[in-house]
Amino acid sequence: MKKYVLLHKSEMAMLSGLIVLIEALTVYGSVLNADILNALIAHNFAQFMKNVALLLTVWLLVVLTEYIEGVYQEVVIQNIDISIRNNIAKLLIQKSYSEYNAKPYGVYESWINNDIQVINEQGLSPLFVVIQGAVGTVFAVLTLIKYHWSLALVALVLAGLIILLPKIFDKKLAEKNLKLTQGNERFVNRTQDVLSAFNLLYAFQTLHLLVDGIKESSKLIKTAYVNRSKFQIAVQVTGFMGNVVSQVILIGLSGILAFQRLVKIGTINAVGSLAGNIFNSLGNMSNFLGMIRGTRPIFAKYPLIDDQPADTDLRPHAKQLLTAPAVLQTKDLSFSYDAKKPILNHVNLTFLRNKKYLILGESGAGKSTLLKLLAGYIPGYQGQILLDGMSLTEYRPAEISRRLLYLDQSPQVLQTTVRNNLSLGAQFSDQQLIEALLKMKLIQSVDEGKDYLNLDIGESGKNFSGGQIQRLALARGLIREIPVMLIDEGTSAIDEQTAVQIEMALLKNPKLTLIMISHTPHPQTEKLFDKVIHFS
Ligand SMILES: Nc1ncnc2c1ncn2[C@@H]1O[C@H](COP(=O)(O)OP(=O)(O)OP(=O)(O)O)[C@@H](O)[C@H]1O
Repeated sequence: MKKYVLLHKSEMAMLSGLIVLIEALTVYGSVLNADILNALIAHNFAQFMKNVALLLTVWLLVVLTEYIEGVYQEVVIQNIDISIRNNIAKLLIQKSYSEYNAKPYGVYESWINNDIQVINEQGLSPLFVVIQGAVGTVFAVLTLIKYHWSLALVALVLAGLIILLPKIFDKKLAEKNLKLTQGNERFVNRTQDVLSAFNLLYAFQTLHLLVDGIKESSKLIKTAYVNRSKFQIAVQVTGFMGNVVSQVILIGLSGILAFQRLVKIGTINAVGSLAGNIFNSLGNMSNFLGMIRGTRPIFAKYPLIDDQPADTDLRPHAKQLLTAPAVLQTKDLSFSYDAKKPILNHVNLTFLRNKKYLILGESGAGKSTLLKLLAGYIPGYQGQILLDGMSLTEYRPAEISRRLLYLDQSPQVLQTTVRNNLSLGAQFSDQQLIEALLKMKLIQSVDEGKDYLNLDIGESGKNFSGGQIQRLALARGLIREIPVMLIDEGTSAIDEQTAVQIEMALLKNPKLTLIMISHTPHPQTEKLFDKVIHFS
């Protein structure tokens, strides 16, 4: 947390300034309390009224500053949250395809939602209370010195004890917080799973499984919350005990000093409220410090990273290789997800530049796995994969993506316009985009293009049909003129006539190396492939 707080040091300084003002005013209020009582004892009416008016003004100022500080605190918390989420996102984009997909999305969602909520409640908000408590204590102790040094000394010793005692619960609290964040990851994942299966459960009228899923995951998260609370409340109770005992000791001491005429009677009043100031906040402080320390395992999940320079330059040796006759080659390629079940066994294949390949084979034979391996998505294979004559392992992901494009069996879309879905942040003219839409038969004429580009495809592409989404994915590849396309069932959801037209367009492109998987090859296009590979 320290690093994130330092990133926002000027905002923190401003906030601390407001806190110092509040605490200075509060302590001044305690001094005025004593002065009011002393004026009363001295029968000085004018002084009494003056102090009452002053006390009222001080409290009004405290209320006003508290309001400003409260609102500004939320601004700072939200800004820190933005930095944490930004960092998590940067960490995620540094992951490889297989690393990212090794965890369900629910885990990442939990990081940016639940973890941030825990950080806010258990880390950042308590931090501000601790700052307030520390500043208040310093002011109060300095004021106590003014009355009698022994009051300040005893207050300091008791303060130390109150802060240190609850540390015995630290380890357990951090452990329980870690369990809670992991529990949250599972919770989001499980609830997301059943919520997204509504249509399936509706079709089979087994919607009670949705209720069961939510209930079951809620019970799991309940245990994690209760277990954490056991230790958090233990810390709170210890702090509270220290707080009340210390207040009584300090008031008792000021009474003894008053008996010995070392301080005025009104001082007891001031010491009472100063002791409240110190120990109320310290009692909370030990609790809050425990909470803050408990968030360490959450921050440890995503260390603060620097911005990575964009990976744009092709290495010189990689540039020269574009002329190799075999664009892709596997040599003795073997792979299994699970050691017990080999998927590919010593596969030797050569894909020549600008040729067209059709891969057929029964379901589960490993066709998609082969394409993912060729695209560099899956590591951990035996044998060799050569791209433009050089081992795939030598390339950076950005270099591979300039040479080949893998189009997934179920293409993904963003909840935005057709234009944004095609360009994905890159610069393309409307003319280029419209041409690609025409080639993929998404529009019939250039005139339709502009409106079509502005269409919103909806959440998960729900405003579009499966076939339209497949054609969008193909158009997205086409505009980039990537020389090699690995297409996994790219036309399976498109009507036969349109699918044949699209495949024809791809097959007739002389500058494209095409490797396409199909379950339902069309007789009209099958014969135009240079080679049909039967996978088993
Ligand atoms: N990420 C994964 N983790 C573990 N096993 C996997 C994974 N992906 C695929 N498999 C398994 O690997 C085998 C081959 O899957 P793959 O998707 O490559 O087959 P396919 O030939 O493309 O099948 P289909 O034609 O049905 O798409 C299957 O048995 C599948 O269960």
